[in-house]
Amino acid sequence: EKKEKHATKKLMKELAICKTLLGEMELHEDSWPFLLPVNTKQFPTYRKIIKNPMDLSTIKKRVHDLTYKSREDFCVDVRQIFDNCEMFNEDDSPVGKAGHGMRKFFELRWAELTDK
Ligand SMILES: Cc1ncccc1N[C@@H](C)c1ccc2c(c1)OCCO2
Repeated sequence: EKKEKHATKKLMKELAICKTLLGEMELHEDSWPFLLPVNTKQFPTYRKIIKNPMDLSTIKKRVHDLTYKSREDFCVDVRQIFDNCEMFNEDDSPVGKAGHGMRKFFELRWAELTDK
């Protein structure tokens, strides 16, 4: 059991990091394209091009539902948002630029929050 308690405590600490980072990303001025799932009626080709849609509201639900078993699982979904963005949007488009800005912000904070 002792090992189990450690694992749970570690996960709780990691989820706190995820919640902090999620909150900061939601407040970031470049987050507007990523707050909700892309509306596939508005962008009919999206589902054809993007195999794993992801957005901040979906991640928020997964954090709260304890879907993530580590901060790495969280990081995979966050990076999926930005990879999808690069796939679908031109780099010099408003959404493309927002995606690059958000990825930069996330990766810097992620590194800062990683135990040195
Ligand atoms: C991240 C992303 N990738 C591809 C397409 C859309 C989006 N985001 C949506 C919210 C979005 C982004 C920009 C918009 C918009 C909706 O609707 C109106 C015009 O501008």
